[in-house]
Amino acid sequence: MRTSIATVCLSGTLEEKMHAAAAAGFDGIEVFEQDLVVSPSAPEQIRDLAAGLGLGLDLYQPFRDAEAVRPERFVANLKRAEAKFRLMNRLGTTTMLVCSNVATAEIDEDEVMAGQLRALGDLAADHGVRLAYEALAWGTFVDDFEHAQRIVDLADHPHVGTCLDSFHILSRGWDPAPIEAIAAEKIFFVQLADAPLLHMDVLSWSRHHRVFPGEGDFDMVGFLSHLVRAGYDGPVSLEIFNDAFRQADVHRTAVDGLRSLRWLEDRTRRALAGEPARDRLQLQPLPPVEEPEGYDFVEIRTGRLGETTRLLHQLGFALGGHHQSKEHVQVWVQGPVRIVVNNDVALDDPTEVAALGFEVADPDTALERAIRLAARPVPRTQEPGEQVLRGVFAPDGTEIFFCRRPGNAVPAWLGEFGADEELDPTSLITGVDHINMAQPWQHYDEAVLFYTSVLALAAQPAQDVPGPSGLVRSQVMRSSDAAVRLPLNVAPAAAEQGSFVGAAYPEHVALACTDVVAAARRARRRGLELLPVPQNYYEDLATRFDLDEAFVGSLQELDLLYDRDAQGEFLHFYTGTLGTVFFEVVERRGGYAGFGAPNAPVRLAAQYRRTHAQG
Ligand SMILES: O=C(O)c1ccc(O)c(O)c1
Ligand SMILES: [Mg+2]
Repeated sequence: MRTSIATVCLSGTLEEKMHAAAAAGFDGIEVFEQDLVVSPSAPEQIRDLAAGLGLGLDLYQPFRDAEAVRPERFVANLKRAEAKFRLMNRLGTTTMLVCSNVATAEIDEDEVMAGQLRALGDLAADHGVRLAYEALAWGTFVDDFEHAQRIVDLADHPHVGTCLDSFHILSRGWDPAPIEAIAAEKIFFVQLADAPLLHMDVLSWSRHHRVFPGEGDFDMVGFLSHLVRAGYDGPVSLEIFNDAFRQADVHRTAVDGLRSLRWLEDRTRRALAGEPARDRLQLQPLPPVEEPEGYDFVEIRTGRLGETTRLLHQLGFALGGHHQSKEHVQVWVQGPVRIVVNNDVALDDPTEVAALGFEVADPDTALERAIRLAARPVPRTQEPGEQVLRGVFAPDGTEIFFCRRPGNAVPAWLGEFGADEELDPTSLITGVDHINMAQPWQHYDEAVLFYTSVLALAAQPAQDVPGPSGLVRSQVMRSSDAAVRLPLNVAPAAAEQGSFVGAAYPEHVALACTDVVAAARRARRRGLELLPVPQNYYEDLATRFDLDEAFVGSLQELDLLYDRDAQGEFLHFYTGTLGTVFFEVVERRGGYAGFGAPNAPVRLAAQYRRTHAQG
């Protein structure tokens, strides 16, 4: 598949965008006129730079408001177009995007529009240029791709074809299946954009909220499948207008974009397996990935060893041992949960979740796939005889390791700590329920795609949680059997209220148990101060769920929070925060599948009070 990316997706200068696109591995770019206009480089220099980088200039865009106009205006449009064609000749670009008229359309007649496109096509042909007509979702008379196609068919000109943009089609809810009926040679260009489902006007949605395939809610696999079935074999280009991407590091965004296309190619290829082959795009496969079956370990890196291990003890963990060759590393164990504590940092370095080990069927293949998806491998050293751990960096820098599932035994690496070889089946804590990871706002979408593509987790619908420092966007990534749940949070960026958010937003490890009351009592006995929950919460809870007084009293006594849905109940408590990490202990009753979202604002408010002197 020929991969391309519109320069509008990326931050920086046109030259920086081109370098980043080439370095990420794209075959070509769409040159956005605005990027060229503001560049001091002459079109010939851009052409040479592209050639030197091995980058095709696949499209020049946009040409606006060409058709459905009165004759006198059309004369001016032809003149305007001719100047662009000359410019494109200097650039060496042969396809120009013409988007449906949004500003000057006055004649709502397909014949007129087709005639004007035909005349434009004649002029384009004189300059060796082809026109790709695109229906903008908010076009005055042409806002759907089938209508655009009828006009292109009426124009019946070899230099006039269609540009299909997934956003304009899927945002309006048009059925994309008729794409299959379009003659492949009439599809001149394809643009892909995903987006979260939002209820807003389509223009603002398009200009601010597009994301790379796999980062939103559209069925991109279905969309690309239609193109394959149509026999399309041209460039597949990313065209993402996104406020965060415009501010993010250009290289990261380019890599994120290419990852989205590699993932989409692989997924589409799999979706089409079994259909009669007509894959002129030549979709490339990735090494397969199975969903993770669970957490092998969580690594906490901390300069505050004493406080961290005290907290672990209060939660019921016991020291499993010290690593035989890594002097500053120890492991704490409770039943099937293993927490590696890495003290190889300075005292005032932040305490953080540094690494997560996921149990996968085939760690070698998982690593190979992650590297093909442009993830950066974690460099690691081990002594002879020690286990080799395979891992890559997640977008936020967390190390993600692929670990072999040990079955019912303990993993082999525990031997390096001299830890017991048998699981304790009687432990109160029965597993990792979920791990909540904070994401820098500008890399949030990248994180969603990373966990989707590298670990085969699926994104659940996003939610906003109100907190004293702002709204926290939260989206759960999970495996289909929920053995792995990974809520991603994007924290408010600024810290106008003081030091609460600041550089870091707390992440947490939630532990599953079958008796949260016993776990809370044990923690208290061992000196843990649970995150305090206000009286007002319990009064509200009692009326919200019609709970009896004695039950609410028992929750309040232990600072337990409660939630309920049609499937079951959820009881949980939080510890205080160490650096950027705190713990939660949860008990799920019945089939409750949520995370106590209604209680998250209570937690955020309590944490905020704790870190603010006035209380
Ligand atoms: O928002 C726009 O104007 C615009 C321009 C060109 C495109 O290809 C597009 O999809 C949208
Ligand atoms: Mg477009």
